[in-house]
Amino acid sequence: MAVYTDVNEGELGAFLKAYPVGDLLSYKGIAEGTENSNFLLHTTSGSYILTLYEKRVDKADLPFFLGLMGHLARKGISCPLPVTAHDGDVIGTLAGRPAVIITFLEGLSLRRPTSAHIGEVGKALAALHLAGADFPMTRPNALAIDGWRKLWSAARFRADEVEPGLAAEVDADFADFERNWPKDLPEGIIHADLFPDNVFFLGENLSGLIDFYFACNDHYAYDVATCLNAWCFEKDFSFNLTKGTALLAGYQSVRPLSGDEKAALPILARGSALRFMLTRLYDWLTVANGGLVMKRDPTEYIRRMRFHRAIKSPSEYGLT
Ligand SMILES: Nc1ncnc2c1ncn2[C@@H]1O[C@H](COP(=O)(O)OP(=O)(O)O)[C@@H](O)[C@H]1O
Ligand SMILES: N[C@@H](CCOP(=O)(O)O)C(=O)O
Repeated sequence: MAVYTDVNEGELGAFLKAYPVGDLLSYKGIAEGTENSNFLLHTTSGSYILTLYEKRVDKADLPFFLGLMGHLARKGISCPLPVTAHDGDVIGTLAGRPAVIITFLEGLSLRRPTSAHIGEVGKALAALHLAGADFPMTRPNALAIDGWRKLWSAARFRADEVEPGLAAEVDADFADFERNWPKDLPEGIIHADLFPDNVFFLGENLSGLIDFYFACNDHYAYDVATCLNAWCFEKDFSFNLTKGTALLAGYQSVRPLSGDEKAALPILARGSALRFMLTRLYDWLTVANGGLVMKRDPTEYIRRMRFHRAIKSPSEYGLT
């Protein structure tokens, strides 16, 4: 459930007067999502999404996230455009929270994407990387190795409750990553959370990308590795080579990967699997049920970490 802060009609109607969106006709909370409270608004000028930022988004990062969406939208990426208020501000305050209105994107996120859909995701990810290259702001990845270490320090002592032997397994991974994590790969703006719930389709066509609240500067190939994890594994945790091939071919049709990026895919995919395992594990162990964050199963990402550890060659992901 992703409406953590409620908003009443009177305060919303008054808030909207500051924006060029017309008058409120109706609104409702959106159940999907993890971090923030989202509402679908219908006004006399169309549909919008209202987001109230909850505790886990740092207000200081909002100009980066919102500026990036605007930049990408202006460069032809189908993503929400933040609406500027009459006074020139994008970020307002509603119900005691930082609040923003963004344009509504048509489309549905897919539960069972096909290889054809995943090929489109690869193309869109590469287009995002190219379009972000001249975005003037930067944001370091808060969930790179140092961030993982913080999460692990908080969760390690209870990790074996979730999976016996997990503490030793992850300790060994950290030792490996600290020695071997790639340093000199091409980097720029990455989405960093391009999971199926953040990509919309209309039929076979990709209609939009949402949720830029983990976007940051990091290796482009790390974003590709995250998509391999998020899109190319089946429910039984087997890797679907056809889907991997489609994702990588789609990506490379827009931005070819260098030899170094290809060679780094196994360690990047293992690191990305650890990153999502750790945020899930941290929430699993520390957030009360019914609390402010929707919990997701960390063991799904332990399976992926093990898969990547056994990879002998990046061709096993479907690189052609
Ligand atoms: N611009 C948009 N257009 C249409 N629906 C959106 C848009 N932004 C968000 N949504 C809806 O709100 C849900 C939650 O948004 P998301 O940004 O993923 O939230 P969170 O950051 O809390 O995870 C999405 O799954 C989608 O249903
Ligand atoms: N994609 C992450 C969780 C972040 O959720 P989102 O709703 O913000 O995309 C995961 O699967 O762990």
